[in-house]
Amino acid sequence: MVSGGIKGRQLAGSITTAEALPAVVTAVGARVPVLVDGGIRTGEDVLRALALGAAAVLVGRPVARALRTGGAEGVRVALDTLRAELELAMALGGVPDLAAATTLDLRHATETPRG
Ligand SMILES: Cc1cc2nc3c(=O)[nH]c(=O)nc-3n(C[C@H](O)[C@H](O)[C@H](O)COP(=O)(O)O)c2cc1C
Repeated sequence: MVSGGIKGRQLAGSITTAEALPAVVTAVGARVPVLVDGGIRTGEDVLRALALGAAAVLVGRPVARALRTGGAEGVRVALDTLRAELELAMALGGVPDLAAATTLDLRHATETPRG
């Protein structure tokens, strides 16, 4: 039987990917591109990960949920929404392109749970 606080491979209360990311980026430097996998829910989450030094992000459950509820069209809408949110976050942050994301200091924000 699965108890309340356990979801998949991670315990509730573990640090978030955004919290873990800076130390990982510092440890590997430029030798390894760091991909963030877990907890990306909004375009702002994407920008935050890039600002903290990630090379890219991966998205799991939001895409799976969109597929379940809306099929292929649902996935398209979900990805379009993520892109629109990212573009809005870039505009709000004054970031002209993704390469400039590391100029942002978003360390103190928390990930935004959605769905
Ligand atoms: C239903 C489900 C099954 C998964 N199965 C595996 C698995 O077998 N092995 C694995 O390494 N990760 C597995 N994952 C984790 C995903 O590959 C991915 O790391 C995770 O969903 C990303 O986090 P996010 O869902 O918050 O975007 C699974 C995730 C879900 C939602």
